[in-house]
Amino acid sequence: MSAISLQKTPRTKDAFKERGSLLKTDGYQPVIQPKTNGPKVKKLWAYIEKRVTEDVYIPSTVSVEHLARLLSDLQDKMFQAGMEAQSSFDYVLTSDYAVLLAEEFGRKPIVNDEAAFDLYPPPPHPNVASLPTRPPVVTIMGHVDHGKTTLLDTLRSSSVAKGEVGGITQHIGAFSVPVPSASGAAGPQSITFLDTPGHAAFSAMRARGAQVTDIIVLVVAADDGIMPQTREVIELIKKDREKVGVVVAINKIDKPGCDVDALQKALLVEDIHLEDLGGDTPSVEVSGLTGKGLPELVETLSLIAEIQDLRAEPDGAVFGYVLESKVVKGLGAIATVLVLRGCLKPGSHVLSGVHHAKVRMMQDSNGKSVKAASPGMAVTVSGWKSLPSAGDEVLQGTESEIKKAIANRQRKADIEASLLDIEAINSNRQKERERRQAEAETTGEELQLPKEETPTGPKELRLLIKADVSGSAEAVEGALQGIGNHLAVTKVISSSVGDILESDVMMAKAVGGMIVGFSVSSSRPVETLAAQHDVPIAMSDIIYRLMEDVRARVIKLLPVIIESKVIGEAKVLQLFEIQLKGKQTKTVAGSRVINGIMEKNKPARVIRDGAVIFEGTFETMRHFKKDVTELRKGTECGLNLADFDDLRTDDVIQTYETIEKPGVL
Ligand SMILES: Nc1nc2c(ncn2[C@@H]2O[C@H](COP(=O)(O)OP(=O)(O)OP(=O)(O)O)[C@@H](O)[C@H]2O)c(=O)[nH]1
Repeated sequence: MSAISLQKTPRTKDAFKERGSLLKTDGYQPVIQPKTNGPKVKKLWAYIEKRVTEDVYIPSTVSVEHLARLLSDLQDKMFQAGMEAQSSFDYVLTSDYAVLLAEEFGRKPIVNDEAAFDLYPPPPHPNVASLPTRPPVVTIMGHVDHGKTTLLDTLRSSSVAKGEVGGITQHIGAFSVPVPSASGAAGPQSITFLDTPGHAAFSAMRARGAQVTDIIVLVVAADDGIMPQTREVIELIKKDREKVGVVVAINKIDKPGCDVDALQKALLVEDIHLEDLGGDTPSVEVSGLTGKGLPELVETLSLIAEIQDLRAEPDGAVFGYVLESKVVKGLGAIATVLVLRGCLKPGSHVLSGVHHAKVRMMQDSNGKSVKAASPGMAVTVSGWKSLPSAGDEVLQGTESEIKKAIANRQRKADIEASLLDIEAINSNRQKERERRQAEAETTGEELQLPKEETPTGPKELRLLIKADVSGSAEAVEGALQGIGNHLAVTKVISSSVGDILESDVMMAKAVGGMIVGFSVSSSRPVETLAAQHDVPIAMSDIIYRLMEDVRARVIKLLPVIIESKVIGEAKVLQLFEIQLKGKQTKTVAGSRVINGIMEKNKPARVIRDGAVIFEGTFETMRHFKKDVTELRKGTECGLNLADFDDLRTDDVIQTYETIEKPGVL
């Protein structure tokens, strides 16, 4: 269990309030310390919790778009308040309105331009139609083994062959393919393909509201048809249909015996209406292996992009996203940045999350040095002071603006991190209570539990994710988040880059979670430590496997389903008395076994007029005068149940087995 304490203790709570910021100001650095749980610390927690939920810094004027980043579901509230006219994203509110709205959310607004300062994407261009077109950004998705990687590799190698200089291709999370000029003069000159790990990366970015992809290529292997992940992608597509173009690539058509017609019809059943069948979704028959159909695929993508009419500012402040990031020996932290607006050049100052860079060197996927990255281009950028995270926005500003924005973002992140610690502590307390309760049950002692701490909500499988690069950490997080239902779910506690270390095991133990490693390794001592502390570790290079493993563990958290299976039935024909040892008699039901086998040591129940009226165990089971333990169909017998004296003619006595089944997700 860990808690935050402060290096200098402020004298009063008001001293904190006056600072306007709780942590990391004027030397009040938060320090994670083991087992500090005294009354002072408890008070501090209560105070932090209150602030986390209440305070929100608001500038003196703010656009609806910016305020919505501080208050989620803002526009819904504005509608409810009759402010439809003011609810468009570019509408600028004065702080008076912003304060009222924040109060509607139960927050405590503090108007403070300095503390509220942040960088935001530039406002929409007033005349988008006048801007030049940009290359579309395309993501390839589909079921495992349907050929996504092969398709990307073939597209990539053909683009390298066509490039002027034969550089060494490098994995940067994206690459560009030129479009032959014959494909339509108005179309784009190149297409940017993302090759971050499949749809999980896409979902992860989407979950953060990052609209990166313009077109999705749904790859379906003609010899395998529609599979579970194909359906998942179709679900994603349906949600974003208005914003994202779609092409179906019917792959592996070089294989003998492929039934393309059957696949087209199967897609129709899934609500994907292909153009070939009179619908609106284009499809192309391809072979990633031989390259057949790839020029047609590129042409189709170029046509869709032309219809989408993708335009962006070719210069000015940069707006984009981090696709991947890692630390490289000699270069330090590098990140692949997909530029969507503006122009990125060496020397620019950029911000992503709480990380910033003065752009030093930029390279494309052919390893070629790039002097300017325009919209639709992805380049690796060196010069980062620390490692940014995949999926985070990249924004340009001056050095001092970025410094101010980082200080404010850092403060928000610190408060959120302390909230996470509070959750971990509460969860550990809960576990401790459960352990004490179990102990009390075995020793027979009565346990007094504090009432207010009864847990509610689903059980959680807490995950600490470690991955090779931040793009995959992001993808794994996206894939694992949300596995579960209202009874048991996953919860990602942390997600970071690097091999599994002893500190990860200790963190997982502290929060009662497991470690999920993607394309990383661990050492023998780390594994031993994990075994000693009962910390499960799942490692694989395939996201799908990790998903299966985590899913199986979530299922174990679900309450088991108890099913009963009737194994025998007997009908009561008449009642008679039998003599017991001594002078006692008892009533026994003369019955006939009408179904299955009656077993004496199995539970029994009595059914009268279609309803169960008693459940218990057999006391007597006789065949003629002999006590038996089993009776087969057709046998006449004498039956009687323990603690039940009311058997009547025409009652049905059943024996059954109970089967425990794992819960279902
Ligand atoms: N015959 C044939 N085989 C193909 C084709 N495309 C891919 N394959 C084979 O199918 C297998 C899976 O291909 P991948 O490209 O790894 O598939 P993937 O969808 O990227 O798989 P994951 O990364 O595991 O999701 C490999 O053995 C490929 O050689 C194709 O067009 N024709």
